[in-house]
Amino acid sequence: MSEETRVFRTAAVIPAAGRGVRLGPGAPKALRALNGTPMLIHAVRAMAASRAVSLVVVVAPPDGATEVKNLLAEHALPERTDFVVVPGGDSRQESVRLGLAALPPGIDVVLVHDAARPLVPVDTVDAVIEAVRDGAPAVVPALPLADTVKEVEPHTDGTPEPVLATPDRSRLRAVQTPQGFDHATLARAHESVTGEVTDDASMVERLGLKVVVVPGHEEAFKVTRPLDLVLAEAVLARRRANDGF
Ligand SMILES: Nc1ccn([C@@H]2O[C@H](COP(=O)(O)OP(=O)(O)OP(=O)(O)O)[C@@H](O)[C@H]2O)c(=O)n1
Ligand SMILES: C[C@](O)(CO)[C@H](O)COP(=O)(O)O
Repeated sequence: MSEETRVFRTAAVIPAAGRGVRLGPGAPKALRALNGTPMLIHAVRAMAASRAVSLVVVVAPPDGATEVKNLLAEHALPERTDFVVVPGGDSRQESVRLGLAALPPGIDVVLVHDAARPLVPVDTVDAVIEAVRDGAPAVVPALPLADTVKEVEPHTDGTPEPVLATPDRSRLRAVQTPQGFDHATLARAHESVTGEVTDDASMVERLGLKVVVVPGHEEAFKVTRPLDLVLAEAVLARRRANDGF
């Protein structure tokens, strides 16, 4: 089959097994409700909204796989998308690895998307997928910074931290998800890269491969602290107002 007619199969892995410590006491973060619907369902819908995504693997809180399966069954989701649920691990990296292990053969493009970023617009998702399909081994959506950044000597005792450097802000980006990958490349990174990372693209960088950046979106912010829940509810209210209901 010629390249231009190649059919890609794209899957999304959604790490949703975190506890949400920074959000405060309560259910695991992915199960907290936004506008009455679990954050995880919003995130699943955000991935399944892309017509390119045929499979979504949800990495559930370790003892929450049954609850997550029930949630997926109870909420309206696209018929054209298949869903798989697997229990997560002790770190985001481990959870993603467990999600990757659940992928069937034949997947070309893998998205890794935080359940904690429930409101990412579909255009952002599709831009990431398109960049991978155009040949990038790894793609991240990102936004320019709105604050000056300082590199400090971290102090764990709460005393003032000496500033070591002030990087040129114009060369920095705040990285979001979904991050997109050539499946074989991401699998190789998870098989061979060790050490702490905070995102999957960093693992591909450690293979010596170039990651590319596409524009992110302010609504793809991560729900991390309580105020983020307020913002997420406000975004949903604005969407309802714009959609006229
Ligand atoms: N062991 C873990 C830890 C995190 N995650 C997921 O990775 C994403 C980003 O992580 P983060 O925002 O840090 O979520 P939590 O780890 O739950 O937050 P906290 O650090 O405040 O506990 C989230 O969707 C979270 O569910 C995961 O699947 N497995
Ligand atoms: C993957 C990520 O969302 C990219 O910005 C971020 O690194 C996750 O960080 P967290 O501390 O695990 O939420």
